[in-house]
Amino acid sequence: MKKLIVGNWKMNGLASSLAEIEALKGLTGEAACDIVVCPPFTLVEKAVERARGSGIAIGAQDCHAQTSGAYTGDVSAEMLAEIGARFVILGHSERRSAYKEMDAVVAGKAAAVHGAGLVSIICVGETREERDEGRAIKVVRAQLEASIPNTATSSNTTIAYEPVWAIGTGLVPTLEQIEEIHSSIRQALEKRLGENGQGVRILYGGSVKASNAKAIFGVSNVDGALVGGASLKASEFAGIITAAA
Ligand SMILES: O=C(CO)COP(=O)(O)O
Repeated sequence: MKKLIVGNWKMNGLASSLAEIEALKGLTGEAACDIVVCPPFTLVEKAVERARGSGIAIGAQDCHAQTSGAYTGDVSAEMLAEIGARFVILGHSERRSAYKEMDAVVAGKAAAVHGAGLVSIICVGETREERDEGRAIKVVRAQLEASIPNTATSSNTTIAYEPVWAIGTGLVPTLEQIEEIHSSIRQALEKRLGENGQGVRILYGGSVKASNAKAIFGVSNVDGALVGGASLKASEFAGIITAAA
């Protein structure tokens, strides 16, 4: 399976940051993996223009479950599709914790993303406390089962395993811990989608850098990465992309 490397810019970036996409084009050329950059909403349309003609696809970091209506401040999947986004990150732990975004809400958003013809990147992951209590697999499986809508297929769904305690901390699970969770996610996907579950890419996210990417990509059932901080600078992000190739 071709690896997928996704950069999540989070709430970072003004128009001047689009130069990083330009630089990334030059650094990655004909990369042997799929590349996605997810800037804030305000830059999605401009990022699509900048990435045109390259192998870089553009995504967003959230959307609403409805196509339109009285939802002040929200953006629909259809709106994102119209401006050229192709992926949407959903259920990121920063949203799950800040907005009490529950699994059912994530599933509703994912169904909307699929309805708009886009690919959902559904995030799951345990907290430090849940891991210390030996509940990591149980928590991740429960999130997964309730966050994937019935519209999911291997071509419109990607899963990102992001242990909350590894995000932005410089801490990374051991390769054995990553393998354990990713193989459990694979089993859950096969149970849910049958053979198609084998075609869903499972990304690892949490303190991925150019220096640790190669080892992480060597773990079975790791089909790419969801990268935060290290995706903001093209040179560092390109190092991760090279490690995946
Ligand atoms: O949350 C993340 C990506 O969605 C990971 O962030 P960091 O790579 O900065 O740890």
